[in-house]
Amino acid sequence: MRTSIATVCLSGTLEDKLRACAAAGFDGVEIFEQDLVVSPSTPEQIRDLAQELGLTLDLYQPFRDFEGVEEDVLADNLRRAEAKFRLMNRLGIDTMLVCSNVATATIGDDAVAAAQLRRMGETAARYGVRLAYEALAWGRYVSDFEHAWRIVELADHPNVGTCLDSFHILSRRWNPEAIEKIPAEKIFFVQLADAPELSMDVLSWSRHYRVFPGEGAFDLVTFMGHLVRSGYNGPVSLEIFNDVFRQAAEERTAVDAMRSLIRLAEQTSIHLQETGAGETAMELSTLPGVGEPLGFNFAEVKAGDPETIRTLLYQLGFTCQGTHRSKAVELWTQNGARVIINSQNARGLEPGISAIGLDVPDALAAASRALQLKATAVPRRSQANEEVLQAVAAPDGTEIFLCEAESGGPGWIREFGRGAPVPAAGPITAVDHVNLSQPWQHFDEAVLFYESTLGLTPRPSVEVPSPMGLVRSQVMRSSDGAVRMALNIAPMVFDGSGYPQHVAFACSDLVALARTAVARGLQFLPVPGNYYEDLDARFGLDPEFLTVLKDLNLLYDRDADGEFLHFYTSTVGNVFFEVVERRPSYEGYGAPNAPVRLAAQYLANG
Ligand SMILES: O=C(O)c1ccc(O)c(O)c1
Ligand SMILES: [Mg+2]
Repeated sequence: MRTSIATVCLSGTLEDKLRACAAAGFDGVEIFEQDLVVSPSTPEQIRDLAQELGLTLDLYQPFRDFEGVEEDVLADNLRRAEAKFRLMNRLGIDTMLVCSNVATATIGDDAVAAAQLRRMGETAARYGVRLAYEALAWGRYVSDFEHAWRIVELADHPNVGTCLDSFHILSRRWNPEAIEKIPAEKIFFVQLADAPELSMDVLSWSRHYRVFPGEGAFDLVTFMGHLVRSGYNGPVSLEIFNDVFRQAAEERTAVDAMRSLIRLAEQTSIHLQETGAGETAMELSTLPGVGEPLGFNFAEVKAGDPETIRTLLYQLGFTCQGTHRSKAVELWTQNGARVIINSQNARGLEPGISAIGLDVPDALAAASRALQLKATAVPRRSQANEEVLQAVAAPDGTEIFLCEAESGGPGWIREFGRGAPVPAAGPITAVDHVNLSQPWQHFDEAVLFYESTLGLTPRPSVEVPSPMGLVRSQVMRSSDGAVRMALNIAPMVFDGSGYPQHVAFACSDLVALARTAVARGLQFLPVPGNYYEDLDARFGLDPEFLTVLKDLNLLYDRDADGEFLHFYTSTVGNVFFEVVERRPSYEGYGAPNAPVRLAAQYLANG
C-alpha cells in the first residue's frame, strides 16, 4: 500500500510539513493549494525538497466549482484550470483533485457536467495531467460517489477519473460496496478520514472533526476491503481537516497519522483473509500478531526523594524487598502487586508514574510490533548478570515494559535485595488498573497507541464533571480484565505531564486493609458527608455498613454484577494510589464516584 497524506493535516510551513511526513515514513503527499500559495518557496524548490526527502508529490488539491456552470463561467474556469496545470507541471504533480461544485453550479444535468469535465480533461491531457473528480458530501448537485462516477463514465476521457474520500461516503451513509463496481483504473485517487459520531451539518463535521483512521467511528476496514477488492493499487492518502492537528506539533501528528495507516493496513489484511479475498493488486503489510497482555508485571514510580512513596506503600501493607544490585531502585511487593521506586537520575523530581510492566505472551514480538507502530525505543543498559527487558515509550512518555510471566515471579526480582522473594502476605493481591492522564490534544492518539500496540480494547468513553472541567475518561482493557488502563484527559489548566496519575490495587478485604492503613497513619482522600447521604438514598445501605464506609472514607458502588468498594490515598507529587475490592465480579471503576474523587482532590490539592 502506497501511503500518502495531505499537507492540510499538519501545522507549520509547507517545508515543515514535508519534513514531518518524510520523517514519519510516508511515501508521498498531497499538496493542499493554500499551503503552496502562502509559501515563499517556488514550485521548483518544493519539488526539489520533496525529491530530496524521498517523497512523491501525489496530488494537487483542490480545484473547486468547475462543472455544471453556464458557458461564460466555464470559459473562465478553463482558464483558471490551465493556470493550475502549468503550475502542476512545475511541481511535477500529475493528478489534480476536482471536487464537485458547491457554489457556482446552476445546471443540475449529468450530461452537461460530463461534457464540461471532458473539456477540462482535454486541456489537462495537453499538460499530462489527470483529473480526479470527487463528490463532496455537500456538493450542490453531486454529493454521492456513485453519482460522481456516473459523470466520469459519461465524460469518457482517459484523463478524467474519480477520487474516493471515505469521509464523504461514510458521513452520508452511502454504501461503500459500490466501490467494487468502479474499474480500478478509473479510481485516480483515494483519501481516507475517520470521524467521531456527531450530529451536525456535514460540512462543519468534515472541516473540523475528521480524525485519523481508528480514532473515530467509521468502519474503514470494510471500506478498505471494498477498495482493495476493486483492484485499486494507487496511493491511500490521509486527508484530515482537524482543528487540533492544525495547532499540534507536526512531527508528532505525522507519526500518529502513520501509525493509524499501518494499523489499518493490518486490519484490512486480516479482514480480507477472513472474507476469502484471495490475490489482490494492493499489498498490505502486516505486523507481528501479539496476544493480549496477561497481567501487570509491575508499576514504577520515579521520585527524587523516595521517602513519601515508601511511607504510602508501607501504610498500604507493602514490604520492601530491597534495593537493586546496581541501581538506585527499590522493589516493594504485596502478593502479586509489585511497585518499583526509581530514584535514578531523579534529583528534585516529584513522584510520578514512569513505567508499567505488562506480562505478554511473547515479549520480543510485542516489542517489535510496538516499534513498527512507531513507538519510541527506550534505551536501556543491562549488565551481564541482569535480565534483558524489552521497553518502548508511549506517546505520553510512559515507558511500557514488555515482560513474560514466569512461575515463581519475574526473573528480574532476583536482582533486588538478597535475591529471594520476601513473602508479603496481606489483602492486596495485584495491580487492578493504572490510570494515566493525557493532554487533551493527544487523547485520541493515546487511545490508538494503546489499542494498536498492546491489543487492549477501548470501552466507551465517559465524561466526568469536575471543578476543573469535564474529564473524558476511557478504559482500555484486555478481554479477561487482567489488564485495565484508564486514560483520562488532564483538564486544560494542567499541562498533562504534571497532572496526577494513579495505580489501583486489587484487594480481597478493603475494610480490613483500610483499618490497618489508618493505624499506620495513612492520609486518605477525604470524602464529604453529603456523599454518604446520597449513597444511602440511592442504595438504602445497612446503617452499620454505611458508618464503616463513612468512618474510613471508603467509596461504594453496586450494579448487576456485584459491589465495589474503594478508597484513594492523598496525592504525593503527581501520583496517588487507589485500592479496590470487587465483590465478586463487579467490572466497572466506580464511575458515579469519579466526580466525588475529582472534587475532593481539587479541594485537597488547591
Ligand atoms: O472541505 C473541502 O472543501 C474539501 C476539499 C477537498 C477535499 O478533498 C475534501 O474532501 C474536502
Ligand atoms: Mg477529500
